[in-house]
Amino acid sequence: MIIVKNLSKTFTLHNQGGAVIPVMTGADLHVGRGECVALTGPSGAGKSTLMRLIHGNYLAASGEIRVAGHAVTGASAREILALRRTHLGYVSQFLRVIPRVPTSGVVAEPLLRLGVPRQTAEARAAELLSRLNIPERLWSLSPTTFSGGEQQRVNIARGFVHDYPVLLLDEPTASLDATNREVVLNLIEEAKARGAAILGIFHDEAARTRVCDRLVDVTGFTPGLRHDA
Ligand SMILES: Nc1ncnc2c1ncn2[C@@H]1O[C@H](COP(=O)(O)OP(=O)(O)OP(=O)(O)O)[C@@H](O)[C@H]1O
Repeated sequence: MIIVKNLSKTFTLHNQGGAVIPVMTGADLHVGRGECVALTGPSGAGKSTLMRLIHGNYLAASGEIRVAGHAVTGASAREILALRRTHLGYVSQFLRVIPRVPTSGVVAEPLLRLGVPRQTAEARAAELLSRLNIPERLWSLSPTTFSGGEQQRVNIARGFVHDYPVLLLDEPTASLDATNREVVLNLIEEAKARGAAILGIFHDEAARTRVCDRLVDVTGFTPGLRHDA
């Protein structure tokens, strides 16, 4: 479901004389249906960069990325957006929303964009918001003023509202209490059981051990840190 082959990434620092910084080389990765893989490695090794490459935010210097049979490398912006609508979910650490859209609308939006009837989309959003213990009195408010943990739970509800075949999770349990952490781990296990391929960054080691089938250390793809470099 996620295939990464011989991927390289460089950053060009335009404000520093156009210096070209290689940050990833020869990255290979495969995540199959129903599998959860964790990216590991020290800070700065390239975990977020690899996630952003797969999400189509960053352009690769060379190599190939395929998600659910669709090419990400070489895809147009329109193709990337279509892939994100239907196949590729992403739960980032921070919620980014349009001001004044109520929480229920923020969570239901991925389904509405797919043409799911409003009533069905809102019912599914309500189910997730309840599971994630967001009090009903907050559903009609914009999440912009919510606490960090509340915003993260809204983000998780939004990321799980559609049954994406592929999910990218960036520290999904980072600012959660034990009860909500358990809900998120259950959501991940349910997504795996329906066949989703999941790639994540989990600094929460116990969470990682429980839901992840394999670890991939990105140090193996970091120029200068590779064993063969
Ligand atoms: N937009 C950018 N421009 C230039 N360099 C960048 C950019 N984004 C990341 N880098 C560099 O790429 C390398 C990998 O960064 P990345 O954020 O992927 O690491 P990480 O493993 O996710 O770290 P952490 O665990 O601290 O989040 C770092 O050396 C970083 O400085």
